[in-house]
Amino acid sequence: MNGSVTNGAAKPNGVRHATNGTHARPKSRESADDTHRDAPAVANTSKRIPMHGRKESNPLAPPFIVSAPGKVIVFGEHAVVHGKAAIAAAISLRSYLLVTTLSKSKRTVSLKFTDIGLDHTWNIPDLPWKAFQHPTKKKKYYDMVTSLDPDLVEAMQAHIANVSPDAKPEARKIHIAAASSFLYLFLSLGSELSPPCIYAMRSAIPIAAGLGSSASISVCMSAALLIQCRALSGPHPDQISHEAEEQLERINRWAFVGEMLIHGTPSGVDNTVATHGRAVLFQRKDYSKPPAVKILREFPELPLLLVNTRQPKSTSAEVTKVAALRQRHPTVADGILDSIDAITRSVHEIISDETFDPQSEESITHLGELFSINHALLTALGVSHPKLERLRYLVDEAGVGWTKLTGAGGGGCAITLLRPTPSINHSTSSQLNGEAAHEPEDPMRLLEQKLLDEGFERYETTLGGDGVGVLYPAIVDDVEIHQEEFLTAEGRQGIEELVGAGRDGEAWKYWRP
Ligand SMILES: Nc1ncnc2c1ncn2[C@@H]1O[C@H](COP(=O)(O)OP(=O)(O)OP(=O)(O)O)[C@@H](O)[C@H]1O
Ligand SMILES: C[C@@](O)(CCO)CC(=O)[O-]
Repeated sequence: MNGSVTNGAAKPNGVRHATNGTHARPKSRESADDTHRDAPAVANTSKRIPMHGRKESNPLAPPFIVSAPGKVIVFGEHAVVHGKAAIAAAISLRSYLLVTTLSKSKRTVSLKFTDIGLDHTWNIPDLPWKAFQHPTKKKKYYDMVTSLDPDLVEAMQAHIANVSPDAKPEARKIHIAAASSFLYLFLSLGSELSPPCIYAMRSAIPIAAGLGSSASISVCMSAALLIQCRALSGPHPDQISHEAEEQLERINRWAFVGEMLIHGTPSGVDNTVATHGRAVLFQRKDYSKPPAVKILREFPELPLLLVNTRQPKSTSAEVTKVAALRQRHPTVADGILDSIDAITRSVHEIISDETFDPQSEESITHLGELFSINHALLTALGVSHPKLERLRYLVDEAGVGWTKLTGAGGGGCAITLLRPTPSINHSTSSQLNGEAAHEPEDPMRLLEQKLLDEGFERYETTLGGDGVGVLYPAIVDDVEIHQEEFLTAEGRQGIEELVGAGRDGEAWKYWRP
């Protein structure tokens, strides 16, 4: 197959990770816990040291990691914000949150979100606990919170105001979004007696590219804080289905709250797929009620190409744009949203049919046409971008498949459903250079080169893998994962190798209803 996205449900170990053990690791073994500051420095070595006989962290609260996937919206973005259906699938690019408990003498909570350059510490006793714990405001861990409490958001502001005061405005916006999301969840789920901790975040998901980075980090934060307040059971392999389902729903509800802090009025589809994994058919008609969610466990192995225009965008800005269009032209905009809904429903019907064959030219062409129509409708809503149009043009010209933007648009990523057999487009490549007698070149290879030349970035990923996962304690191959190593691991491969990503059934555990 020439595509770069395959279905993780069919290939559970589809996440790629380095197999050779030669990747050099940082040498620092300094513990985050100041009780260990006096421990003898470990000699200069690039090898990881087994845990046997060494006490590196508090055995009652060992460091642990939670992880959650990003997503692609296959059909229905934007329409889903307005009560229509969407189909989204988990991708194998994931975020990881390492939680390290400090000694009790410290009364601080720190965020080290190095991908975005955020490093901030609050004093736990100084935080606005009174506002969040007030009997009229206090939420239980099992509550369904469907909107932010403006009084609580206001009570946080003094503590958000001192986040990265010297950062450039664009970077500061990103820091404040992530810090607000964490702080609201911390204040809602924690208490003045919460343990002092460092929350270190790393993610392989590009930020603001339409791949659900904010939902993925919100799921990680929600799961970690719920674990810490002992509101979750499992995950364990023999957990009964409805119990596993309940834990996932708990995580999902608070992740939605985190998402609201980052981009205003999310539909909830991103955090739902980041929590549950696989693929979902999602619809939220009434924001005061839970959405209708159908987990699509048998999501077909679609041959997809995932490309980032590298044009940054803001989800909230794109969502606001569509809401404004709908206000100005209600009948026209609603017609477009209804058409997108019809596409999503028709796709769900097609892929649920037993006779659907993702290898068949006819089935893929039918689906592909719906990709193109959905993209055109999104363009009509005003959420495309010249770079997305250029990307679509290059793919059309190569004749390898059908393209649509994915996520909020305004830049970010596009997905192409690849033809089983690409059609040779004779208006391109060697013929244009008068070299028609030669063998036609592989159109996929030519396209890849063009994408590279024009600054687009292509991702290798699988579709439909696991949702939120836990590595408790943060030990892989008998070695505790160190905060310093985690924060400095290089790129996606470095992080995945360090945390043992994809080695399911060994250390990582998932709720699998
Ligand atoms: N690795 C990360 N570390 C810390 N914060 C992050 C990270 N990735 C994303 N974020 C937070 O999420 C925000 C990006 O959210 P946004 O909704 O704009 O993009 P997205 O979720 O990637 O795209 P989409 O919602 O279209 O799928 C950032 O501003 C930042 O606050
Ligand atoms: C644009 C949107 O539909 C998808 C963002 O990934 C917004 C949302 O559903 O929250």
